[in-house]
Amino acid sequence: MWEHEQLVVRTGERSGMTTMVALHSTKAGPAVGGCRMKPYGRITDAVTDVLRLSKAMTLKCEAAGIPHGGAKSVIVIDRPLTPELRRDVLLDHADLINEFGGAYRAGPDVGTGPEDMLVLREITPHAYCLPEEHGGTGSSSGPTARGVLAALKAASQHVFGTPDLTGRKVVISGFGSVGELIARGLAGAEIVVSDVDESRRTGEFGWVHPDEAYRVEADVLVPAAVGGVLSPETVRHLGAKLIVGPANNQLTDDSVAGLLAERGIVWVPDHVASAGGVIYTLAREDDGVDHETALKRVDGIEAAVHRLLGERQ
Ligand SMILES: NC(=O)c1ccc[n+]([C@@H]2O[C@H](COP(=O)([O-])OP(=O)(O)OC[C@H]3O[C@@H](n4cnc5c(N)ncnc54)[C@H](O)[C@@H]3O)[C@@H](O)[C@H]2O)c1
Repeated sequence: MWEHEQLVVRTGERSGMTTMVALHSTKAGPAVGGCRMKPYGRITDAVTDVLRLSKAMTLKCEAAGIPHGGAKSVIVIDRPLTPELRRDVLLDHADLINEFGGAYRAGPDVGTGPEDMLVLREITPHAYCLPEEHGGTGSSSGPTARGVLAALKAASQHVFGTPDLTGRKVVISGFGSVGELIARGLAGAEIVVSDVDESRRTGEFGWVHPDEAYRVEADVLVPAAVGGVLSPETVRHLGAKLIVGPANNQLTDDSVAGLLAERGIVWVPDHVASAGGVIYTLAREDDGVDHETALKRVDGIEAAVHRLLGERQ
C-alpha cells in the first residue's frame, strides 16, 4: 500500500544527476531526515531506499516523542565526483528541498556531512547540522553513539540482569564514526570490530571478517554499518543474544522480528536505538537548549528501551 505523502525525483539542472526526496509523513510536524549520497545500481534501488528510510524516520520521531514527521533524501552518484560536481549536485538538491517549502528539513546521512549542509544552506534554510564554526551542531555521530550506549544499558539490564557490559563480548559490525565511538564507550567489554574497509583495522580491538560478524558467538551484536543485515538467512546463524545498533532499517522485512523472538534473541529496533542524533540536533537547533540539556534528552533512550522491553515480556 502507498503510504507516503510525496516522492519527488528530479534531474539536477547543474549536475545532470538524479536527486530525490521522499516525504513519508508531516502529520506530527515538518518532516526531518538525512540526505544520503552514494552510487546505486539502479534508480529503482535508490527509490526503494528513500521510501524505506523516510518511513523509518517517522517511526524514529514517534518513538523519541519528537513533534516531526519522517522524510529522507537521496543523491544518486552516477560518476566520479569532482569537488565542482559535488557542489553542483548539492545545489541542485537544495533547489529540490526548497520545493517542499519547509515541509522537509534535511540533515547529513551516509555520504554527506556538515560541510555539505553548508552548501545546501546557500540555497535553502532547511538544512541542519552545519559545522560548529558556522553556528550548527556539526556531526551527529557523538549523540547517536551516546543514544546507542543508553539503549545498550537498558537492554543489557533486561537480558543479563545488569546494565554493565564489563567482561561481555560485543561485536560491532561497521567501524565507522558511530561504531568507533560505541567501542570507546564500552570500556571493560571485550570488543571485536568488523569493517569492509580493512584500513579501519588498527589492532586496538579484536577483528572479525565482515562475513563472519553476524555468526560469531557473542553476548551483543551492534549493527553499525548498513541496513538489511537481519534476514531469515542471517537470523538462523546469529551468534549473539542481544542486538542493539545504529544502522537504519536492519531487518530485511518486518517478519524477521518474529524470527528473532523465536530464537530468543532480544532486538532493540533501530528507530529507537539510533535516535540520539536527531534528538540532539533538534533540541539544540530548533528548541535552542544547551549541550547538557540536549544530552539528557538523548539519555532518555534508556527509559524508552526499558518501557519497550518491559511491554514485550
Ligand atoms: N551518524 C549518525 O548520526 C547516524 C544516525 C542514525 C543512524 N546512523 C546509521 O548508523 C550507521 C553508521 O553510521 P556512521 O555515521 O558511523 O557511518 P560511517 O560511514 O562513518 O561508518 C560506516 C562504516 O561501515 C563500514 N561498512 C560498510 N558496509 C559494511 C559491511 N557490509 N560490513 C561491515 N562494515 C561495513 C564502512 O566501511 C564504514 O567504516 C549507518 O547505517 C547510518 O545510517 C547514523
